[in-house]
Amino acid sequence: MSKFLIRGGNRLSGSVKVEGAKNAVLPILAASILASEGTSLIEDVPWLTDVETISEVISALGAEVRRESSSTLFVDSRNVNQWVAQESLVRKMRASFLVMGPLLARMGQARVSLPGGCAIGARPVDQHIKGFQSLGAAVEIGRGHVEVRTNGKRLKGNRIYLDIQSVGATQNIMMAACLAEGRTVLENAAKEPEIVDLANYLNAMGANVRGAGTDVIRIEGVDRMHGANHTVIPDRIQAGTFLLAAAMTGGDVYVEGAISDHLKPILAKMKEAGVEILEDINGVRARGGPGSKPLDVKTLPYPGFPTDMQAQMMALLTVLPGNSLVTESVFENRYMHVGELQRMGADIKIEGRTALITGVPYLSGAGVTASDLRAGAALVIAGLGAQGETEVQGLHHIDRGYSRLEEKLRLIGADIERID
Ligand SMILES: CC(=O)N[C@H]1[C@@H](OP(=O)(O)OP(=O)(O)OC[C@H]2O[C@@H](n3ccc(=O)[nH]c3=O)[C@H](O)[C@@H]2O)O[C@H](CO)[C@@H](O)[C@@H]1O
Ligand SMILES: C=C(OP(=O)(O)O)C(=O)O
Repeated sequence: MSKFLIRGGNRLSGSVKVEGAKNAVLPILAASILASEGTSLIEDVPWLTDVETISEVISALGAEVRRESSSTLFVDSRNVNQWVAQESLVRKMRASFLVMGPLLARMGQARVSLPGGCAIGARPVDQHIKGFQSLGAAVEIGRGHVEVRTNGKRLKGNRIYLDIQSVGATQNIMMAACLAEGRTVLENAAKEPEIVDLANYLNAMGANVRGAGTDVIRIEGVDRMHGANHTVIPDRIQAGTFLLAAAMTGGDVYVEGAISDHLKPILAKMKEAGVEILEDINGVRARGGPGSKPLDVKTLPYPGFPTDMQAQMMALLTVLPGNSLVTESVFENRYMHVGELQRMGADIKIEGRTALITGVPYLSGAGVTASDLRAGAALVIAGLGAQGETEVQGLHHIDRGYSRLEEKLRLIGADIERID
């Protein structure tokens, strides 16, 4: 089992380049199977285990996926001929469920294992299923999987209202509707930048999707789609993680490629705490820190504060003077990092979905374990700011969303190594 060994206290400084967004590239690779003609070149693909998994999922369905360079993937989906996603792969990564919409649209049927819950919550897929049914698919749930089929007919556009602004359901339904007959209107849709990125790729493939980024998305079905070239947007969560790491160490770090517009809720909170934030068109810089004012943070769908930054923000709050409040309103169980931060000396009390964090003068290094991806990122941030040595276990979670994180952090002055 590998672990990170972090000797805390180094001030981070310099420039770090943000990679393409994991949460954009996963649905984009799922969408690539809608192309019955031509091939796709996807640029700025991060080197992550999740990307490998989705590549394996679509390869097993008949697509050809090839790395053209360290950040470019070639995808040829013309020969996709399977409609059952491989269970062992789907169980490895929840986002594999995103192949259901495109498979249903392209093959007229699809079977994908129920992804189940994970360390952050139960994560049902009822909204995805409601969407497929509204488009005319018959749905069968049993033996741990969901099977959808059109019974020889084409999907039919419809008006669909999501009960929850679900990112995955918005993407899955949007992809299925691309090849449906007529117009689909998706209301109360999620508005994340990754949804806009997916819509841009779909449109480049010949789809007709309008309104992505607002809560009403209109999709006019087309008869066929083709491969297209696309560059993935920068990862706002990764960018936010580097900015918070800089603040935690009182450093000065420029995150090259970060889009400040996508980071608004994170930057607003960092400024409120007293961290200096400088934005330009090529990136964002965080200087000074960790800040001097406690914060009240509530996670919400975009453009609210992202749940995927909650744990990392909490790491910073542990050393801000006064009482900070965090309310996790997106996932019911996303506080697994709290116990680990407490082991490092943090003063945190949980009451239902709210955490009360009373700032301590400093954290102390300890042996801690990542329970999920962002919990892992939070522990790395905490370790970078802590006095003494921190060992972080559970790196397979971190590797899902940050490629070679230790190398990037070392380049900006962190004392961190991976020990196998
Ligand atoms: C690969 C990817 O992009 N993952 C992101 C995506 O996950 P994901 O797409 O799974 O998250 P959703 O937006 O769907 O989930 C939001 C909330 O809605 C609930 N829900 C969702 C679907 C459904 O059918 N029924 C239902 O009740 C979930 O349990 C959760 O409480 O958005 C989350 C919220 O920003 C992020 O934390 C994840 O990093
Ligand atoms: C929760 C996350 O991802 P996933 O939806 O793939 O579990 C995340 O990126 O923080």
